[in-house]
Amino acid sequence: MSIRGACYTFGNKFFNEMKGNILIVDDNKSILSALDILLSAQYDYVKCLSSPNQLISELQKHDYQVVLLDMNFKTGANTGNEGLFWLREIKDQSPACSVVLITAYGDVELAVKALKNGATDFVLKPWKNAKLLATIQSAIQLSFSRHEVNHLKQKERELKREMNTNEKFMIGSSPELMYVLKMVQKVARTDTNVLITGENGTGKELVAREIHRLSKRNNEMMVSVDMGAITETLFESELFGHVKGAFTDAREARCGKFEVANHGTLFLDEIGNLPIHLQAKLLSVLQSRELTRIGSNESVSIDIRLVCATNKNLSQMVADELFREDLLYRINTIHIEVPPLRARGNDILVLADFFLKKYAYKYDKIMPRLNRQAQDKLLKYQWPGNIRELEHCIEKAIILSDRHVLKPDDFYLRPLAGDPMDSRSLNIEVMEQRLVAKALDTHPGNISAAAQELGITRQTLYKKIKKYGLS
Ligand SMILES: Nc1ncnc2c1ncn2[C@@H]1O[C@H](COP(=O)(O)OP(=O)(O)OP(=O)(O)O)[C@@H](O)[C@H]1O
Repeated sequence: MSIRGACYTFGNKFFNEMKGNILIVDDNKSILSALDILLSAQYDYVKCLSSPNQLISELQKHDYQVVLLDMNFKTGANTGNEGLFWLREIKDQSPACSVVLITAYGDVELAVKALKNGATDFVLKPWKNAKLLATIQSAIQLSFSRHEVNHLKQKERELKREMNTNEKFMIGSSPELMYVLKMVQKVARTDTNVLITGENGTGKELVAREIHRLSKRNNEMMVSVDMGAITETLFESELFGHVKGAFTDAREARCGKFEVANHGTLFLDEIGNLPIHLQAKLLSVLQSRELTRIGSNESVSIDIRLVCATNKNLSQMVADELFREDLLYRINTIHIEVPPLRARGNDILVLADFFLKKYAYKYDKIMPRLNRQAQDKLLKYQWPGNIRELEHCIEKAIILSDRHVLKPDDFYLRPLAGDPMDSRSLNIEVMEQRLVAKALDTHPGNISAAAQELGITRQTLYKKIKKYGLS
């Protein structure tokens, strides 16, 4: 008889095709041959052993879904201790294998003891064939399910390891970035909630990933949810999950992002885009650390580290009654501001170099270098789309240019509306007013950073704000 399952992998097609392999261990030869005839017709592979001595070596040779095990082997023995001993050995060797005991009438107490020790079921001698086949069928299904669960758990572990090792690292060495990374190192080991702010494309998500990577939760997942992309109707089911039949389309039960992130990190991106009436629902879960799936009345405890990000000024949104103050306090125990690329000085060239290497490799080209004028062009540009824009700009240059030295005309940088440097006015006061307004826009609510960028003191900046009626 051929054994189809000797090298199968459980999980999908082949496992679905399998009927199962059965090992029968009994010292009674007539029982063995009766079972062999009955079961060989139904299953892929049936092996009979008249003594348990080769049991473990047999399990090492083949995958069995079920072992049918007699409880007593020595003549006159009826304690079942031998059966219990071999049951433990089987569970040690093949934890997913189901053990069905063959017991004599009146051994019910022994059978119960065996069930407590990991047996799946028992059949009483003499058995009825239909009942025996039904018992074996359920035991096979249970064994397949255990294999499936083990396979999925292994896969999950691999995926988590893969995700955490394939992290992108933050490139740059400017004091501005170093300050951010120092903050990250300090907060990562704690479980405190972190709010990351900064313009689009500055690397907020990368900062969140770094916090997760350095945290003690790094064996688990960081789950990202784009709060700007989640529709209002799906908000609760996406975040908190639902039970089967909770609403028309809920054909299966589904766990929400909070549960998927359990014991790991939940990253709520674009938190400033969450409509105010949904903020209360989020706050309630964050406060109680418990959630209830839609359609269920059981609450589930959650243990997550929360990191949020936004490019909006949440304090201003609170003042405008667009964001709940209590939610803001809940999420911003630590606030990390990621500086825009234009404020990171030479990091522009370090990042440009990194992306030149990356895309030259990707498009199979020799890595070009930048001439002095091209470097100046990149350094002077304002980068409103920050690192994401720089990356796209370099990728485009690599694709379109065949030069070994890239010049300014290899980089198309969009003229910025309202850029003071593009102004046709040569009036110094008009220019100054625009520069001050731009610095205040770039660093909302941060007078020190705005003053530093303008190269003036805070006091001088306050005077200019007053003079030009800016706020
Ligand atoms: N310091 C860095 N080093 C290397 N790559 C970076 C760095 N910062 C950002 N990037 C890259 O720039 C892109 C944008 O980064 P990210 O998505 O983290 O920004 P973000 O601030 O979250 O953007 P958004 O506000 O649009 O969600 C990503 O491809 C990221 O890998």
